[in-house]
Amino acid sequence: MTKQEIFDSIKGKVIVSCQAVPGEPLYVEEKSIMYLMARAAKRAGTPMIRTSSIRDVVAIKEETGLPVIGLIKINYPGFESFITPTMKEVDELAEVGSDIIALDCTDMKRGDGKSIEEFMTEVRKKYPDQILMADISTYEEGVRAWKLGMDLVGTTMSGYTPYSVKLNGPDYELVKRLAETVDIPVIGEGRVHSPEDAVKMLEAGAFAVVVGGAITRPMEIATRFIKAVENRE
Ligand SMILES: CC(=O)N[C@H](C=O)[C@@H](O)[C@H](O)[C@H](O)COP(=O)(O)O
Repeated sequence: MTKQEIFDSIKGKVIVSCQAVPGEPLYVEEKSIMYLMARAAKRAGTPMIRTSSIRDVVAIKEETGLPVIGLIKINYPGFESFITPTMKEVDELAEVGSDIIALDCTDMKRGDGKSIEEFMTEVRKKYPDQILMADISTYEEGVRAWKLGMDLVGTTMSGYTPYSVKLNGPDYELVKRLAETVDIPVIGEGRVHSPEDAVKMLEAGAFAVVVGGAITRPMEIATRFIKAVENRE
């Protein structure tokens, strides 16, 4: 699919994030099962899946035939960035045909001595035609990613960098400010817990919304119920 076709297909829609990394209840060592989550999301009508790891990008594309936002979560010593932090992960994701590659474009520490500007520039140069999504945590990071040629910007990291605002719900304000400034799609992502939140993200100016845990992390969903009942008057 071309960039325009992908953008047309996701505009005003919910992209479902299907992720399970080691340590999470739905992570199965022998064989990923996240393609089943993606199957459910497809049947529900999502136009696109966001997922982590090579095996899940491959399995989910094969299962659903939908375009995929691929990322690799990895913790390197000396790095605070953990979403597609180096060219190695970008290469691997490109190799398996990730329709969009998501990468950390925050100011968090990088252990390779490169600034995030240098990294973004290198990736853009090596992959001029690859659709790139910048995962950011602040307005300034989003504007910079846009200026450095990223194709989409997502509020994924708001609340997950040491210096960004910590909210219980989505960062509508960040979506709004970015949407008023940049001329690339702003993806509203992070802590979208309900259908109402998803609608509010779009009303704030998001081009599309990514919903993860509220759909595909049963432990997170169960915990919310259990805590609500425990905390009743
Ligand atoms: C911060 C971080 O590592 N975010 C990850 C990025 O891909 C995922 O773990 C999230 O599930 C995704 O961003 C969707 O957000 P939520 O699950 O809150 O709907």
